[in-house]
Amino acid sequence: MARNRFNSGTAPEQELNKVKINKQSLRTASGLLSYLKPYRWKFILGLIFLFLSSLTGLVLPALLGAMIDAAKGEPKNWMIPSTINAIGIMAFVILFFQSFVSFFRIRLFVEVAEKSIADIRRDTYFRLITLPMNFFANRRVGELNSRLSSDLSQIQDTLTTTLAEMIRQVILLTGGIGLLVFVSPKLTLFNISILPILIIAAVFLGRKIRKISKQAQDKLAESNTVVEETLQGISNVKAFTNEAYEAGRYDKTLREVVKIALKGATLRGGFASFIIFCLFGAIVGVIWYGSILVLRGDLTIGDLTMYILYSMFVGAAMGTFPELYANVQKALGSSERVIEILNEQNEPVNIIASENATRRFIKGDLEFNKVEFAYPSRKEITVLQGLSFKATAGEKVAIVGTSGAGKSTIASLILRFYDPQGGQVLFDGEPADHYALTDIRNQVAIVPQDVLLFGGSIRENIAYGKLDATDDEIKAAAEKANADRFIKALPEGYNTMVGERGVKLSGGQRQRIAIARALLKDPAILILDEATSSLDSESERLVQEALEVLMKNRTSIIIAHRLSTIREADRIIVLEKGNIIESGTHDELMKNEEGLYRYLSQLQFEV
Ligand SMILES: Nc1ncnc2c1ncn2[C@@H]1O[C@H](COP(=O)(O)OP(=O)(O)OP(=O)(O)O)[C@@H](O)[C@H]1O
Repeated sequence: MARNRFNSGTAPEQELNKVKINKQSLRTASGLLSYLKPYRWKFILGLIFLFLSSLTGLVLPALLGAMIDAAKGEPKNWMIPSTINAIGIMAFVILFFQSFVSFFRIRLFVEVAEKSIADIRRDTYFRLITLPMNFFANRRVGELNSRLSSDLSQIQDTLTTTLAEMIRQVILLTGGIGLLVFVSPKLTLFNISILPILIIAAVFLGRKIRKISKQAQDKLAESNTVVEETLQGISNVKAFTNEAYEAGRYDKTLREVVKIALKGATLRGGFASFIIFCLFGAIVGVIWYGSILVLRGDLTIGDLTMYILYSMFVGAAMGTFPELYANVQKALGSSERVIEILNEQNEPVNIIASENATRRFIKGDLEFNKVEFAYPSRKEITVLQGLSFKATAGEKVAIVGTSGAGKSTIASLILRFYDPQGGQVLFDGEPADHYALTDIRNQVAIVPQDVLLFGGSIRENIAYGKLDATDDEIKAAAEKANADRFIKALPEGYNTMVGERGVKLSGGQRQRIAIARALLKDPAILILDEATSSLDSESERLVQEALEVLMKNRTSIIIAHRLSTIREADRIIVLEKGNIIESGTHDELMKNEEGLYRYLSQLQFEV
């Protein structure tokens, strides 16, 4: 492992922030200890085994020393047998015992860590997906994903290995030093005198090496960004015949990576040879001085052997501490980030599906009453400024307006992704907060602009609207959504896999699947966020037909981009900068010659 560290200048190790080990960070991390509780007996048993295996490790050098002295006919003390064979048998018994307890120690620690980490993962994931939308506004998906993967893996590593290793090394170190003093105080003093030089060199050079490693990693990340950008925009690169330019850009960063890595290698090389010199120097020194002590009759050969073995234990324990310490720091940092999610206030959605069933039914009246709203992440911009409108059950209300007017924001408020700062959203005349959040979301469906299909079969994707739907229900919904025909024509029909790794469906096909999904959900209120990119006329006809079926007998709020599709709406609301500037039927609005609706209609008509 040490070799790996010395030579791997630019190993793209996962960057996890470390934090200082102090009372505060330990207290934060201890929040996760409650996850160990269900497995505490196994954990304690593991600790006992760990303790036993470390202690038995310390006995072996004493036995080996005694064996050498026994060969010279110098028995040790009453605890150790005096014949070589008896000592040998005792050593094997102890070795066997150590292997036995080590096996159970590893097995128990891994079991406890795996199970408790799975519990933490489960809780963190559920907490994450039930956090309010605002939480996601300020964070990147990659960052959240890494909390579930790298951060939790780091904690897992600490629980399975680092913690055990730390306890083991502390026992070996303290026990080893105690025994060194016991065997020969003079040699121990001699040994300790070289420690300060080693520590100063290690701290000084170690810091410098870490700084350079960090620089090398950053540079490497920079060069990876070039690759990522180039591949993502590959069509642009090709269209501009800029392949040579991009290759040059990559080459430049690579050269810098190598330059920094070589600088690091010089330091590492120097550091490694210095440490090797000190290490072997110490061994030579100890044997040299030890031999003098043996010659003087101050030490037996067995004791010298014992001493050398114990000093190896102590040296190895010291060597592992920096890495163990860094691992604990990383684990504390990871715990902080995980606990941050676990402590966030989530939405009142239950992890048991049946608890989320609808309790209060909504008929379908929807009203916005002087709604004022600004996104919590951008408080300075009031998106809706005292907006009021009504849709009685079964009505079709279309919302039109320029880009950024606040149309999608209205949809988000209906779904209670956010709560308004002023005014009220009412369902059947009752304020939204009188209903359980799940009651509202269970009875409102949205067909979004860009339909996202999950990795799974078409059947599963449609059933997302009603998880317990039967095959017949799914098929009936697909038929009504004009989707049955194209699904059947696919090689595996309803079992065809879609999503990122599956078959690619066209925009119109995906929309019809979303419509089938919404049909299955059978909501009281429907939000249609019309696709901005226009479909070809046949696909548009199929989608439009399906939408007509879907809208029947329910309140529909249509966020319209193509005005041709909303002529039949009961009311059209024209929105500008969060205010309603016009409202009425298509015919009424067309009469207003100065109106925005008429202007927009004419624009689209002319295109
Ligand atoms: N999550 C968000 N956080 C902060 N501001 C937002 C957020 N979503 C939208 N906005 C801002 O709110 C305003 C209204 O946006 P909204 O998406 O509701 O407009 P829209 O009418 O639906 O536009 P478009 O037709 O382009 O989709 C815009 O100024 C937008 O920048």
